[in-house]
Amino acid sequence: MILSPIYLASTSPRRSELLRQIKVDFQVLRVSVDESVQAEESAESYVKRVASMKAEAGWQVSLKDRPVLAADTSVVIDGHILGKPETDSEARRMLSMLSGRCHQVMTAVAVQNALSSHCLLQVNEVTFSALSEADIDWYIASGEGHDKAGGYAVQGLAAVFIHHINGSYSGIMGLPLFETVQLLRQVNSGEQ
Ligand SMILES: Cc1cn([C@H]2C[C@H](O)[C@@H](COP(=O)(O)OP(=O)(O)OP(=O)(O)O)O2)c(=O)[nH]c1=O
Repeated sequence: MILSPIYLASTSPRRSELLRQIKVDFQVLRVSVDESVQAEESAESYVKRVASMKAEAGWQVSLKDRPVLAADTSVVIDGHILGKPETDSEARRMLSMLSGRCHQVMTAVAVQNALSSHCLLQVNEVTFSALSEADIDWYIASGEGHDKAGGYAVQGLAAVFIHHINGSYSGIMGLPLFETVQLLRQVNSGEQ
């Protein structure tokens, strides 16, 4: 399967790694958008809005010669949207919330080109085992969770906490590959 070259408006090493996995030809663009949650905004609307803003910001700084792909991932539990923790104590609070429970990982993927903008939402359910204080201390000391939504990485040490996943591994890591390819094909076919 051959997909046309794209821009990736993301500095997430995970998103680059996932695109390389499926041999998409891409060039990274650096964008920065305001990721604050708006009042009364649902988690679904939030991730879709932020992913679309990243794709739009990427389009503005691109040469406008290929589609721009962007994504946003949040962990959602009891209606709370958990982004990337800024401190160890915030990461600790997040892990305590996730301990022994099922939460959602929502990833929105957006594509912007000259003709259109598309966005899709992919939702995963992740069940954590019960974490002891010692488990949390060990994980925080690893530093792995600091730049990850919800303060953990499925692809890293946190795998030992994950009892069950309903969804896709790549979606939890920040870019659901199956859905991303569907979206890119849709955009490619619209261009023909
Ligand atoms: C839940 C989870 C998230 N993550 C990562 C994916 C994303 O990089 C990050 C969520 O933050 P995002 O704000 O979605 O992305 P980002 O700031 O890292 O990168 P950019 O905005 O430039 O695209 O959390 C994992 O790597 N593993 C996981 O298990």
